[in-house]
Amino acid sequence: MGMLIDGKWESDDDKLVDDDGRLRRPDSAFRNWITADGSAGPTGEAGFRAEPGRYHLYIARACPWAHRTTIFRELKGLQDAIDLSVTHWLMAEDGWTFRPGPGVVPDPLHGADTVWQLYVKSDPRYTGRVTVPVLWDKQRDCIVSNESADIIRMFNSAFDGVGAGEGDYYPMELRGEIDAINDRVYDGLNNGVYKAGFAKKQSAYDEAVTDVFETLDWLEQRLSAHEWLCGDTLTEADWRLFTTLLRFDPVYHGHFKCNLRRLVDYPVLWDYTRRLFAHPAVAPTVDMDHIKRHYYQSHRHINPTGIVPKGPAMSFARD
Ligand SMILES: N[C@@H](CCC(=O)N[C@@H](CS)C(=O)NCC(=O)O)C(=O)O
Repeated sequence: MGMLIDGKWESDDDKLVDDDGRLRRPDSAFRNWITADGSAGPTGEAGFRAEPGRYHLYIARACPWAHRTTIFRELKGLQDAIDLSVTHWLMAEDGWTFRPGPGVVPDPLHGADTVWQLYVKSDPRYTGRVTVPVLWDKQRDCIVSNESADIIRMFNSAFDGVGAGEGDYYPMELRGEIDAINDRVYDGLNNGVYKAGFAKKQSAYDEAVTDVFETLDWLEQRLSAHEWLCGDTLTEADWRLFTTLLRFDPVYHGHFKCNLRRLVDYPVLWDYTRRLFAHPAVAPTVDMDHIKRHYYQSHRHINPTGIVPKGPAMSFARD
């Protein structure tokens, strides 16, 4: 891993873990919003009107946060309106790159070799982490946003007047409930598995892994009464949960030591995951090879040999 300091790339060790051994995930730096009329969104500047062909999305197939954005691009039929580049699965001393490999889609706009070059192009003095996803504005030649939670909300509604498909995954009447579920799922599970996996002290790991399984137990309970997290309506909250559940047994159970139970040991959650997996928006976005190789080969501090396990033998397809 590495980071940019005043526009210069520094391959450092992991600086995200505090003295108490706990992972601290920094806030995303680019928080502008694409809106239907180009007015400012909840954060950042105005001037990013929804126009087909104007924006480009950079993602890694391995990354659960980037994965949400590709699911929303499919859900809303934005594949032709917003082009996609896909990084190499390996995140090593240059961070995310576009080096050739199966499933890699290079940067057609600048021919960038690395994602950090995109950050410097947008902000030559940038200091901070270089993360995916990145949503790029071709017109202003800058990053609109590098926060997946915001990007999925833009995709959900900003392009509705210019050709996006049906569907509202953040309906007005459910927003309070969705936000509350997201908060709990983010802290206990989406980020919880990372807190467990990247902990450098036993106490930090113990705390995180306990939260992970308390959150899964709570979800199992909640979903036994309803089809989706908010009852009969499939929402953003389900999609944000899905990308973590998909990675749970193949990666988080082994690599991040979240091994009290497996996803398949939760009958309700397992069935729910497979129902979401069967949604037509999902198949084009999943690359399990990128997912497994990324985690096991990139995080050498927790898997020094870089060996990628063969298992688990499991199928998300419903019989
Ligand atoms: N809050 C961001 C987090 C994105 C994120 O942390 N992405 C990871 C990949 S899974 C990354 O690019 N990490 C690189 C780094 O921290 O150096 C979002 O949801 O968009």
